[in-house]
Amino acid sequence: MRTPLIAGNWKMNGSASLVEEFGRRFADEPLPTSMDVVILPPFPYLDAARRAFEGAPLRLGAQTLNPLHSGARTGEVSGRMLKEFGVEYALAGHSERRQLYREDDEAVLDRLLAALNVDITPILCVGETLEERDAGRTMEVVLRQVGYVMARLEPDQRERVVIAYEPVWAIGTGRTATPEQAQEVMAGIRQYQAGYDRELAASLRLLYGGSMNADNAAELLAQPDIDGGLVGGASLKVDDFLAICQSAG
Ligand SMILES: O=C(CO)COP(=O)(O)O
Repeated sequence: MRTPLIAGNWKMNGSASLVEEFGRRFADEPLPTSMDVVILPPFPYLDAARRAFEGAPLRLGAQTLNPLHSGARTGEVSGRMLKEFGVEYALAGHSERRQLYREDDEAVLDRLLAALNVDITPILCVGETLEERDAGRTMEVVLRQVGYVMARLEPDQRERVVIAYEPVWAIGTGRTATPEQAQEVMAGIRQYQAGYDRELAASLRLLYGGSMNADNAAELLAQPDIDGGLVGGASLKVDDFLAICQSAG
């Protein structure tokens, strides 16, 4: 019932030639018919990616956006601009943005609303640090991050949100959450959503992120509450990313 979604977050990596390579390879290789694949390249590659992905089953995403449509915000990019380049998805609240750029829950909400306002599907990223996990606070932290945003949305807005659970200790470390650890948190998020609306909870797309790769993706994606992945490092290698997408079918 929930369409699998695999998103490749290139972060501040990639190149114009990698964009071309993804377009070519994905145009040739068969993927499971019912799935969404999204690439989130750095902003300068969006236009090239839109053209390179024309014949491929690849959609475009943005890694962040500014809450305003336009104005005196040096260095920022708005949702309206992203929309012009065919962007369909945008991250809000990635842990790197929360930690390195001090985006708090309110800033995350503002960005997520900005995406919704221009009809871009927001991917709300949540996850605990190692200290928080070790202190037994995983669910408390994750549900605070989810709850802060979801409680402030209208029901029709909630339906359009995708949530990515990315334990901070698993990002870029090679230390993937076990399928059981990931499933436990995802089930908790879905249960929390069911408190608002059972139908919404059943249709909510939940992604796992954190050192997902071609070897561990199938087992993670086989968990009942994991509907896809938000992939960092392994999304920069076309063979690995293709293998992850193929294991989502
Ligand atoms: O942060 C991530 C995706 O947004 C995960 O990154 P890695 O897959 O490199 O751990």
